[in-house]
Amino acid sequence: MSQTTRLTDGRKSFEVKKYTFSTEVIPRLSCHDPECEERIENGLPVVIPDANLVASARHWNLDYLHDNIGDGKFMTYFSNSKKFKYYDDKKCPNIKSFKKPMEQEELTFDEFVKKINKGKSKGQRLYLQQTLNETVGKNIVSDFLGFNWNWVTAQQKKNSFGPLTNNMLLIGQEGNITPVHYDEQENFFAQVYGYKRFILFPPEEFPNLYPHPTYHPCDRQSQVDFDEPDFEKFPKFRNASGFETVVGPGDVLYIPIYWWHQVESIPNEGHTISVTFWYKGRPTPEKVTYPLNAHQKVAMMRNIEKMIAQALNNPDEVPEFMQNMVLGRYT
Ligand SMILES: C[C@@H](CC(=O)O)C(=O)C(=O)O
Ligand SMILES: [Zn+2]
Repeated sequence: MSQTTRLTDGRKSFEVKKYTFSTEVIPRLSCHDPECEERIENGLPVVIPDANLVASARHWNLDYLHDNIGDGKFMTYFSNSKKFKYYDDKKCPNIKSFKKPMEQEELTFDEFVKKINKGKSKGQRLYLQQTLNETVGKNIVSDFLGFNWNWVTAQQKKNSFGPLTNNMLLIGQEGNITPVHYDEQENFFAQVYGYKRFILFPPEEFPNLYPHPTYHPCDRQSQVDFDEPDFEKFPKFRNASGFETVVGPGDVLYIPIYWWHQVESIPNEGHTISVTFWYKGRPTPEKVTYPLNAHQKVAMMRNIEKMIAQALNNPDEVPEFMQNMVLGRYT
């Protein structure tokens, strides 16, 4: 087995795979600690063990969800490896050679549980990722209403986050990995059951993580495979340096907008249940202050790429256009 390192969630310690980059530990601070508030205000990640955000779901496990979640459909991803690299179906036509890294299918919860057991035999992994909606049973509705909305809504207001867009239920098998990517939303990530390793990188690390182009199905996802990094193709990945932690039941991790994250359901620690609280970002400031910060520059790069792709009206022309514009001219 490759080299390992030890990580803790503040209660248990875990042996996890050691990657090529260095990391610092993400601070774990009480929601009553002014420094915790400061970190959220300054767009810095923090683990909050006592927000009780999803305390009303502390009894959730597969059996309870199976008996109470109702007969709605749940988007489920299937992968023949441990990786579940997200892709946007709508962008697949832009890259003719694109091979989907995983399959997806909408299942009832009963079908999901049955397939998990069957999948084990076929070496296939499953990852349920579904926005909680009105199809859930009344007990789940009551648990949902029991979330600590006072705390999380107070955070939304005092940090001028935009509207809540989505509470996604995530149920993963032990060892499942969501490869490193960034989202364009603020996220209070609530861990309900089991243990997840989070590796985070600030937006400043964009040059070291080589995201796919914006018109690619894997927009926002890094091209670098942490297990076998291609340092020829992605030389700056050698400079990558991040933060990491393990979240356990009851923990909330604040993942600031544009921060890269890789998420791993810790091997041999059973399945994981999580709920996300995604919020639109802060409104663009009336008066732009300089120098621009890293995430403003990422937003700029995204807008420029989108504009060029739209103007050329042919994804195949974008690489040469961008290379002609930059290579040998901006050194
Ligand atoms: C889906 C989740 C990753 C995971 O929990 O596997 C994530 O990327 C996020 O909450 O932004
Ligand atoms: Zn994400």
